[in-house]
Amino acid sequence: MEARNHSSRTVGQGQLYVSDRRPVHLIPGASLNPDVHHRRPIDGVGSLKNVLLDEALLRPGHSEAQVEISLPDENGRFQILQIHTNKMQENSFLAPDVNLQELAARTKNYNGAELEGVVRSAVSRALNRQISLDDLTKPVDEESIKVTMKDFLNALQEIVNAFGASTNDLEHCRLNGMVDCGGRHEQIFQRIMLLAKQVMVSNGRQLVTCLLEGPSGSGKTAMAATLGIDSDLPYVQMISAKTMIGLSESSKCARIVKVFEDAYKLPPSIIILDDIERLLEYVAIGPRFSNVISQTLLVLLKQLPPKGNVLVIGTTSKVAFLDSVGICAAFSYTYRVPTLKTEDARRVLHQLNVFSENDIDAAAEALNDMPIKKLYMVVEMAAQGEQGGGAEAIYSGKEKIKISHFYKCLDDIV
Ligand SMILES: Nc1ncnc2c1ncn2[C@@H]1O[C@H](COP(=O)(O)OP(=O)(O)OP(=O)(O)O)[C@@H](O)[C@H]1O
Repeated sequence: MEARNHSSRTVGQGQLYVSDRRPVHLIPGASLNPDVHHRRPIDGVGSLKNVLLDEALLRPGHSEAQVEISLPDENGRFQILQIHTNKMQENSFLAPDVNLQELAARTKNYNGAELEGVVRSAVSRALNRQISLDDLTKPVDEESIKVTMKDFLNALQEIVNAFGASTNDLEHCRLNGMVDCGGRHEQIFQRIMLLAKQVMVSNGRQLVTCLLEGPSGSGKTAMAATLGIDSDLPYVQMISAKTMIGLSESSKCARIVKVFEDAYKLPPSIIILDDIERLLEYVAIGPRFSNVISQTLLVLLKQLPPKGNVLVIGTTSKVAFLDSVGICAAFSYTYRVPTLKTEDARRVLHQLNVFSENDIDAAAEALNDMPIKKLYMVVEMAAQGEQGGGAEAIYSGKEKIKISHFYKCLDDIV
């Protein structure tokens, strides 16, 4: 984006002034530099599109200053949403169920323009409800126009953020929500949360890397996604093999490098490298893997960001392989996400509330040493009942899973 010499606009609530001589480029990135030659105010937020500038525009001598604007944090998003809904609130167009704080939490990685888009989309949904397609001349009853929380949530599906993973993508990694899996899982979560805080407050350039390893289905991706959602770091990006199916090695490398470069521009940030062995195209026969992607990751995991702080969270269920190609050593911290022990399984079953009190201990005993994914699979299978179709009664609490049927399902799965 380019603010030409005679433009006069504002950046957020502050003012940015540019020289008469050369243009200033605005990029979604780090904070405003007050040392820019001051004269005329420019409106950054309105004109801020998610466009990364052509290198040619950034060459020395072309522009006098390059100003990078970071994505708003949760508080900033709340304020932006407030600004865009103020008038609606005053005129009672907002339904009482609209919770801007919740919306701010769900719009991680959204910039100001995208948040405005969400509000506009929600408003148009509310207006559409008032228009009768049978009689377009019918006057709209203004009193009954109400923008509801549902309108906002639907708008979030329509207006997706161009930078980083959306909260919806991250929520997709934990479709069952997050239940308490016991002290060992909690301890790992808290440790990485501390790393995220360290990245958030540190002033220097820091690359903090941690690897979550453990058996398949033990909840590594869900934990990494929850860290992305719950931490205060405004920019979260996820690199997973499922978004790169069919791409060549070089295209995959280019994508991975691009994510890191974007993260360097928007610090402090989190990059989740999900299922690293899948990213490396590992197969046990041979064994084979992509050395090009492996080398790319090694370089990125060891290189300090040019500025700001980045937290990289990797997940893998093939730690021995990653160790043999030197990727484990590139991570500063490694945590093992374990399977559930009997007491952890008991805790999870209590929360699911699908067994009678008398059967919980026996069911938990049978689930010892099982990854959470398998626990959910067996419980879901057993909840269907012997004849099928019983899940609704079980999950609504009207009935409980029969332990004998549960054992049969367990035999099928293990
Ligand atoms: N704490 C939790 N509460 C509820 N569900 C969970 C929890 N942790 C994980 N799950 C669920 O278990 C399933 C498997 O989790 P996840 O994909 O995170 O495992 P993983 O260790 O990354 O597996 P893989 O190594 O195969 O990728 C997912 O459906 C996820 O929603």
